[in-house]
Amino acid sequence: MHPVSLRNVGKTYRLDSVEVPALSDISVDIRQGAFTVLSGPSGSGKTTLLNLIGCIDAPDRGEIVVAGRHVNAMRDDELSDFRARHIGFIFQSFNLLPVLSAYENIEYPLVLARVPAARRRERVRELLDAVGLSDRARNRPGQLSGGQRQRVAIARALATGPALVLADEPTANLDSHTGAEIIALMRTMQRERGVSFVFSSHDPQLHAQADDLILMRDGRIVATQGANA
Ligand SMILES: Nc1ncnc2c1ncn2[C@@H]1O[C@H](COP(=O)(O)OP(=O)(O)OP(=O)(O)O)[C@@H](O)[C@H]1O
Repeated sequence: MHPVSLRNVGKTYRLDSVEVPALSDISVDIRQGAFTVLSGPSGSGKTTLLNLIGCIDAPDRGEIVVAGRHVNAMRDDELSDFRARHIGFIFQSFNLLPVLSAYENIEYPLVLARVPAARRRERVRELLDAVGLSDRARNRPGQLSGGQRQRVAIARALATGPALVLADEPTANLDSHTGAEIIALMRTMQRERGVSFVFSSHDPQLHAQADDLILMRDGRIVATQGANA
């Protein structure tokens, strides 16, 4: 089973009376356990596509299946529950809660998922260790470097053990050396945990690492490389 399948998906934003077509007739399958990169010029629809796959936004047309579930048919409360259990998110601006420590940021999705305290402690320690930040557990995001913040974001995205992690330009705010370290870390997590990653990115370093590359232009998929080809 593919972790994500889209069939004839379309999305148009409406601003007052102006219609902005963002995605047209998108049909694609994301491979299980792969590193899939969405590439394309600014405005080509990458973020919109990630938001639809992540059930943050709904399509106007077409069908989206994530982890075997038809997400179009789900109610809002079902969707947020589904999202919390099955999908991890990593954003370019990290989106960590500034008043919480690294430890607490990683723990947060586990609290929302009502994981018992002892299990949370074990899980957060394991993840801090996996991303190399055991000695920074008490630091708040403002007391961490950009690369360290992105490591916290990766650990947080993996906290509930999702099958799918979505990342919007995860290396955009990092220098190339730190970006390469973050890509290597995500690669390790993907291999060790069998997680499927879908990224949007302009970063050639990330493109070079992709198992599957999906090239977008004007809201359409214009080419695929890798197993999707
Ligand atoms: N909330 C919104 N309301 C109206 N139009 C939007 C909205 N979000 C995106 N758009 C428009 O939809 C199109 C696709 O935007 P999207 O952000 O998905 O592109 P992108 O490929 O992620 O771009 P970038 O690489 O610059 O982040 C663009 O024309 C954009 O202006």
